[in-house]
Amino acid sequence: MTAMASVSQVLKRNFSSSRAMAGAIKHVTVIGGGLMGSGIAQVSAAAGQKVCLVETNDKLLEGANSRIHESLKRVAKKVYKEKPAEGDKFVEQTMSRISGATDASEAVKNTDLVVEAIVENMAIKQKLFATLDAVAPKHTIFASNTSSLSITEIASQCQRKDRFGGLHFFNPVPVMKLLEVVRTNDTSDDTFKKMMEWGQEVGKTCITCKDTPGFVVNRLLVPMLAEAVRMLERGDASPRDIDTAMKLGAGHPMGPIELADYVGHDTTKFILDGWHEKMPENPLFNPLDTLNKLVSEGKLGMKTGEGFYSYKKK
Ligand SMILES: CC(=O)CC(=O)SCCNC(=O)CCNC(=O)[C@H](O)C(C)(C)COP(=O)(O)OP(=O)(O)OC[C@H]1O[C@@H](n2cnc3c(N)ncnc32)[C@H](O)[C@@H]1OP(=O)(O)O
Ligand SMILES: NC(=O)C1=CN([C@@H]2O[C@H](COP(=O)(O)OP(=O)(O)OC[C@H]3O[C@@H](n4cnc5c(N)ncnc54)[C@H](O)[C@@H]3O)[C@@H](O)[C@H]2O)C=CC1
Repeated sequence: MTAMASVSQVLKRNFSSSRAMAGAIKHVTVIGGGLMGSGIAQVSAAAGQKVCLVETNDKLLEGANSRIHESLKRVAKKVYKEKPAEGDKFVEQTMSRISGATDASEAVKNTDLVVEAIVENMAIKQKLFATLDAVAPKHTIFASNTSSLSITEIASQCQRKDRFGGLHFFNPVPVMKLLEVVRTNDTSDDTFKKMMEWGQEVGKTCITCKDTPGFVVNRLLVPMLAEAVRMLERGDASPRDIDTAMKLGAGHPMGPIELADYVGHDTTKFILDGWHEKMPENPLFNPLDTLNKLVSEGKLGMKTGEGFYSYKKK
């Protein structure tokens, strides 16, 4: 099966039929409309959920909306290839299920699930959830999309520790099939069941894991990305050759240098720095000079138009 065929298949499976919404969660609030939050809002709305997307200002909300719109058009082009009018309808109906807000406390007052996808910073996430805990309905489940932080710590300032878990999506959200459903020691059986049901409803294959650093995928993936950058720093091979090697020699859809650009160097730096601080004895998490330099220069990867490679239109 080609990479292209599998992308088409997953888009078809996730978006072509309007699946019945049997689960308890019908309204979701997504906080943060960046790379991940806009994707999470998109797949939720495409599955029939009512979605409120929260950003810090109207301009960022507009940006998130147009990213979702563009992505939905790509999905429609693939899934409704033979029926463009149905594709247009799918885009329009999905967009109509998404509303925007800049006040998170107001937005969560009538929601079943909050999925947080803001900056990878413990103190900021804790503060956000503590604020929302005081105003959200009792039944509302809180979840973080964190890449690397402890869900238990993020939840530590909330009362609803039994209604708190991790919902870790992968980039690009509309295409990647996996959702890691993270259960802490405090997550109740009922909350866990509802998170698993919701994940399946939004079209993902769910795996479950404990609340350990990087869960399953990132604990394996991030050290590999860091090793690829160290290889580059030693001058062992060029970025292109490292990427070609892993694509053709290990069957990865993207090489590690391309993938680091795709994930964003700010995110990878937050992950590595956080793990290094907690586990300084593990050399896999040592800081990377090259990454620090790219971040200080604002070259965060594909999202800013430049990282290891340039993505600027010539
Ligand atoms: C850091 C963390 O916490 C966790 C993480 O996310 S780690 C990162 C995980 N992600 C990965 O590892 C991604 C690895 N890369 C891939 O799987 C693939 O390269 C890819 C799916 C991203 C792109 O697939 P590709 O075949 O190489 O390239 P491309 O031709 O651009 O895309 C193929 C199709 O995918 C779909 N697609 C890709 N991105 C899309 C998006 N954002 N929205 C909608 N559709 C999209 C489209 O159907 C596209 O076809 P069109 O360009 O004709 O619209
Ligand atoms: N980039 C990736 O590949 C992946 C990232 N993640 C995780 O998802 C989270 C978000 O990452 P990205 O989407 O990449 O970041 P991003 O930088 O693209 O988006 C974050 C967005 O959150 C907004 N924001 C910040 N504080 C906010 C607040 N208090 N209220 C509302 N919005 C706020 C910002 O304006 C920004 O648009 C992080 O925890 C990250 O670790 C998880 C999986 C993959």
